[in-house]
Amino acid sequence: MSNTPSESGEQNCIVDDNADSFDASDLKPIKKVVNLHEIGDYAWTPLAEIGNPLRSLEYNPDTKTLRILDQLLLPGETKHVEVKSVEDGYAVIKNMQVRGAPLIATVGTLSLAVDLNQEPALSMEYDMLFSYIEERCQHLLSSRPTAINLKNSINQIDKILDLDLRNMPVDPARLRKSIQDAAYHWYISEMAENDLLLKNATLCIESFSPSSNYKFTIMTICNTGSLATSSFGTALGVIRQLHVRNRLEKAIALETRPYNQGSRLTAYELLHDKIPFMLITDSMAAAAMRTFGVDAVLVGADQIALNGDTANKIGTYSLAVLAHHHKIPFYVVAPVSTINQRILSGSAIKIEERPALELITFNGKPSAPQGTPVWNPAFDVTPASLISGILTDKGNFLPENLASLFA
Ligand SMILES: CSC[C@@H](O)[C@@H](O)C(=O)COP(=O)(O)O
Repeated sequence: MSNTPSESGEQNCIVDDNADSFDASDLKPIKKVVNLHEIGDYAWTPLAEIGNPLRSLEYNPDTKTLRILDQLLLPGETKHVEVKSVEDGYAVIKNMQVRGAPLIATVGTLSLAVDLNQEPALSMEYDMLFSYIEERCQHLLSSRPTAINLKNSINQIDKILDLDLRNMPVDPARLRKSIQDAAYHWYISEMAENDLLLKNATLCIESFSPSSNYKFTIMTICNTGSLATSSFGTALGVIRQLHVRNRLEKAIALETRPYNQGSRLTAYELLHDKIPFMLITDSMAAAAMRTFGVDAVLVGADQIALNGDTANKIGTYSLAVLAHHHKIPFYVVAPVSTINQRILSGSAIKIEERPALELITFNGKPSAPQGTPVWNPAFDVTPASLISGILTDKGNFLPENLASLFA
């Protein structure tokens, strides 16, 4: 795989004077992206035409009923939980029965659609309903603050609230329907966006191939697949695509301590789809890079700042440092809905801290003495300087060019 720096793209970087920037003075990072128009002829079959992903949720737009697959019980048990209100939506997100930034947004937004189909919302007058929706949205936003997709989906709801306020006569039934339609639209749009994302990202990675039948070894962290989205996934979606295109040697999945999304969920998905892979602990990443000839590291994202700094599962930053040391390209694969247009750098990203119990217990049993002081951030921020490219549904970007998407 070629590691040569790219010439592509004009710099359109927003400078943040307050940025808590990574000292890149001695870094010569691999920076390289290729876009579809640079690739020429290619064959592409959407995954939706080939197979069914694991279903992280089921939503019926007629009855406004929502069920989620309880990810806390995987891989041992497959059980669905009904989400009947925003309160239920908040709970399944907060306690991580659903997780992954795109899925959090979809479940949160759909829980509002469900909520509006029953009391007390059904019999509210317009003003009261309006305030109720605003309050419910704020509540949802407090569930998992780093996953920006939820904020971006709630922004869509806010736009509808603004628009509806200008309509006369005020009509609570119309307002409810507009919000429910928007939530459903958010949900179904993800599949189309996901295909564009996977096409951009997979063909970009494939274009670095030294030969037309080269097979890639890809390292990844956390779970970024069907269980983190309502589609085929982001980084794991690319791995899935490479596999169906016969271009994957194997995936190397990190266990992802302390919540083990890699061992519980990614291993489950990869086995389900019969994709060749190997599970390692997070502490084995450097040794695995040295041993197995990793071609690229692909990760998802929970929030990307305009300068390309990226928050993702804790451990991602370490992986980027290791990738840099081993001269392995490091890509973020994420839909545009994971970008926070309002922040210039990663220093502005709010990092969620999880309860200590998640770190000092394993499978419900103590793994450290009770009372052990811990620090348990759910995410870290990888500086843009360590990122080779950000691959999205709207094209592939060098981190420093990401802001051009919104220019
Ligand atoms: C497509 S998922 C992208 C990210 O949300 C994923 O990498 C991740 O960090 C998930 O963290 P989680 O704490 O399991 O919600």
